[in-house]
Amino acid sequence: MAAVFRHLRIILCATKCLPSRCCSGFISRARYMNRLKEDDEACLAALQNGHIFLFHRLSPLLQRTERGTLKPAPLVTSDVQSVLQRLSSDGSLLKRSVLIGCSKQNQALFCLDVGELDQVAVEEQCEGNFMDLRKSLFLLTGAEAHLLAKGKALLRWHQTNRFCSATGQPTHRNQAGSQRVCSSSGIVYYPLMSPVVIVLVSDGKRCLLGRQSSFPRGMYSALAGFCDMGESLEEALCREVAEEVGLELQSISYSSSQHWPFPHSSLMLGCHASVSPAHTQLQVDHTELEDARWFSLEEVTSALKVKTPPSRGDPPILWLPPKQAIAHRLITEWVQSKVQNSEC
Ligand SMILES: NC(=O)c1ccc[n+]([C@@H]2O[C@H](COP(=O)([O-])OP(=O)(O)OC[C@H]3O[C@@H](n4cnc5c(N)ncnc54)[C@H](O)[C@@H]3O)[C@@H](O)[C@H]2O)c1
Ligand SMILES: [Mg+2]
Repeated sequence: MAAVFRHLRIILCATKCLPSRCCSGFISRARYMNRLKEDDEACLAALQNGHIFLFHRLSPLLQRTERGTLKPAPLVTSDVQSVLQRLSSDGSLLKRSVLIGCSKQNQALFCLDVGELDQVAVEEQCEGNFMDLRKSLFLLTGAEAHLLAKGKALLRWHQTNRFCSATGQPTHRNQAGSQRVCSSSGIVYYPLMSPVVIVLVSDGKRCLLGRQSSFPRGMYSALAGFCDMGESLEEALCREVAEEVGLELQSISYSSSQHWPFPHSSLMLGCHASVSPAHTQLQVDHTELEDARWFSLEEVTSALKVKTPPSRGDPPILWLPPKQAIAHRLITEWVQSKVQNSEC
């Protein structure tokens, strides 16, 4: 592996793309969130005056907007309390809410899974519908999509970590839901994410996109893969590209990262990479990818303009991942860099 890296140029430019923050509010919100994770009483008090995003068996409660998009229905805690009372649920359910954020108005934001209640009854009470996040994510705006993805990931983590893997005894959560502790051994468990690399490979003129057989019709995306234990970001990138398409990377530049809740919880680490124009012959591993191809700037530019996915019977067209996916960002960045270079 060391020999591979001797020739690999790595550019880290992580300071770009920082999320926008409004002056001092960001620091006070970050510190407030941290306090709520450490202080159960403060968190319970924040819950009483907070907003709650409801989920039913990990599907979020959403409302349709007039423009045909979706928005989550964040309810104030007193409204959720009334709904729970009307549906004869005991008050302890509310305390299972999990802290997911803090609004610009300093209100704590929580999520709560009401999967043990009747789904239709809750939907009627709350004037929304519980929808599969994978299908609805792309009709939500960035900030809301991020909160729901985080909520789903944390709720699933609590559902699957109710017992200590060392002792088999029950674990108990803190009020914020940021950790669980084994009642017998005291082992503390924190929510886990799997690091995943995702890379847009270019040969200078074209970019490389691949598809798995499970992808929607026509969709091609950047190459991605889970990091192995002990691997660095750049080692994982080189291995994944070598495994999936049989190419050796020449240079890597970091772009940005994204939390991704599917199928479990991943931290997607997004990079651009180049290969030598003299070595672009693909050897696709068909156990991993159904297909991988080089696409021209023109093909990718027109695909970015396609607004609706191709239906059955339509002529085959290239369909790219939606805006909420980091793959979309990598593809857009590549197109912008090509356009800028051609203007210079
Ligand atoms: N947000 C985006 O833009 C975007 C785009 C592409 C892929 N992704 C995500 O990236 C992830 C990884 O991509 P991939 O499927 O090509 O990975 P991959 O190429 O590593 O292949 C998946 C296989 O890796 C193995 N694996 C190793 N460690 C694993 C772990 N911790 N969890 C699950 N499986 C593990 C499993 O055998 C699995 O079948 C997927 O979950 C996918 O949803 C996100
Ligand atoms: Mg892969």
